[in-house]
Amino acid sequence: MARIELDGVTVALPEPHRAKAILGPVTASLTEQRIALIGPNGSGKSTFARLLNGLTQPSSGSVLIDGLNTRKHSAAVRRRVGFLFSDPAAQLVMPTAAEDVALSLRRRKLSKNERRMEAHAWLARFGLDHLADVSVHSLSGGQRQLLALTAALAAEPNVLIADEPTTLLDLRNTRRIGDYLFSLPQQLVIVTHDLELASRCDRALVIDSGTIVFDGPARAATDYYQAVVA
Ligand SMILES: Nc1ncnc2c1ncn2[C@@H]1O[C@H](COP(=O)(O)OP(=O)(O)OP(=O)(O)O)[C@@H](O)[C@H]1O
Repeated sequence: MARIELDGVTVALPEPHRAKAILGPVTASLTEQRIALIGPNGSGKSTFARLLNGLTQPSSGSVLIDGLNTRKHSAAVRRRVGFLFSDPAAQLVMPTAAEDVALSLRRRKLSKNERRMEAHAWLARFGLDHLADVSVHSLSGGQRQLLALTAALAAEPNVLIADEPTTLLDLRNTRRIGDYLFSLPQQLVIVTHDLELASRCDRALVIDSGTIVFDGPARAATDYYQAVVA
């Protein structure tokens, strides 16, 4: 597993409200395989998640992934830490499904044909191979979410950060994505309002008003959230 370390991290609002912190100060060491971030709307969960691959930079303090500072080693951190957005539109930038997955394979030394075959193999794992040449815009919300996950995993990150990955999915795909995420060998940090999903993790952090108000075994954390915070 990777070692994710946040030390005295704060995230301030942009100017002109800089004095107000959205998050922190947060100090935590995340080494378990599956960690959930739960808490009310606007509490800072996405901000926390985005810190972990350098999408958001701390205003003070530091975030280290296996000793690599997200500010100083941003490229190396992004290779290690994949990010799955709640809104797949933020992630899917190529015209077709196959091209989007192929984009994730760009760091591998593959011929054009090999890349295409590999992209199709990834799509097939998620039952999306029949949509390989379909425009991303004509996919359903759920199909786009599945495609975004496929593309994120095709880059073979050591850690996957998933920000509300099941919001657009129906019951069957929620179970499917959940089962798939929990079968991954990678470390997983998942932001979710789905307490069933959260309770399957090894550890959960309850975030409220920008601070960690509970940190412990997932079931205890979901109980705390329901009894004290919600
Ligand atoms: N660029 C920004 N400018 C102003 N406020 C911001 C900015 N980014 C985040 N915030 C505020 O910071 C707070 C935390 O936002 P964040 O998205 O991290 O919460 P969240 O816990 O993920 O919420 P949700 O569950 O609703 O997705 C919110 O009040 C949000 O409005």
